Order: sequence, then structure tokens, then C-alpha cells
Amino acid sequence: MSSSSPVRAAGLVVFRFAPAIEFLLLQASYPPHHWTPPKGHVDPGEDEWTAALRETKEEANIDKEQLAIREDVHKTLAYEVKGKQKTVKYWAAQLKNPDGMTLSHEHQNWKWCSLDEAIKIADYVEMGELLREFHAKLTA
Ligand SMILES: Nc1ncnc2c1ncn2[C@H]1C[C@H](O)[C@@H](COP(=O)(O)OP(=O)(O)OP(=O)(O)O)O1
Ligand SMILES: [Mg+2]
Repeated sequence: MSSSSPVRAAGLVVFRFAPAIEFLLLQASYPPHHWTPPKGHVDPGEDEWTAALRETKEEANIDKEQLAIREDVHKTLAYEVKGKQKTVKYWAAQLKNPDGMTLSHEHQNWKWCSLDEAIKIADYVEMGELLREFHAKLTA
């Protein structure tokens, strides 16, 4: 039994029209070298929205001005990391001027992925469901 509150994180599911939707995934520099959208921990006193924007800037060097954020398209994932519950709130955000990418040391690679590719390399079931749901809303 644990009474500790979950670890909170937040991020942006960055996408572009090319012309079909492609999602931006980043590969962790450390094992298991998993792929996720830009995201990270909510700092003390920070809200999820602010954390999502800050992490997207830190991890992918993408500014708020380059994005059209879909505040209406969001979902929170919940999973366990090393025995602790973690929640990650994601919003969809269109990158208006897809350009070169700059990564921080936390990631070793990036990829623009079709829905099927993204589901395959992001791997986790819940992330697959999120991507399907976002894709449906963004193409509605
Ligand atoms: N959707 C998911 N469902 C289950 N496990 C996941 C999911 N996403 C990542 N993981 C795994 C991969 C890692 O072993 C572990 C931590 O990964 P992750 O949550 O991406 O945090 P992180 O510490 O790598 O980065 P961050 O600081 O950006 O949150 O959980
Ligand atoms: Mg991160």
C-alpha cells in the first residue's frame, strides 16, 4: 500500500500535416530507448500546461509561437514506473513551420511518424490508444 501521490508529467503530441498527419516522437538516450512525444516532469508549483510547453522547448527546441495547440484535444495516461504511479497529460499541438530539429542530451533521435508507424514505435498500448483518439479528432 502506498499513500504517495503519483509522479506528474506533461507534454505535447506534436504533429504536422505532410499532407497526412505525422506525429513527432523522440527516442530516449537511455534504456529502454523508448519513443515518446516531448514531455517531462511537472516542477513543484508548476501546472501541467506550463510543464508541457517548457518540456517541448527543452527537449525539441520548439517554441509556443511555432505551435497551434489544440486545447480541446487532450488525454492523461497513467502507468507505473519502478513501482510508482505516474500520470502524463498530453495535448495535441500542430507545428506550423516544421523545420530542423534540435534535441537535448535526453534524446538520441527523432522521427516524424504516420499513425501506424507511431503506434508501432511508441509501443505502449495506452499511447497507441491516445494516438488513435487524437488522430480521429484531428481529422474529424
Ligand atoms: N505509456 C507508457 N506505458 C507504460 N510504460 C511506459 C510508457 N511510456 C514510457 N514507459 C516506460 C519507459 C521507461 O521504462 C519508463 C519511464 O519512461 P517515461 O515515462 O517516458 O519517463 P522518462 O523518465 O523516460 O522521461 P520524462 O522525464 O520525460 O518523463 O516507463
Ligand atoms: Mg522528458
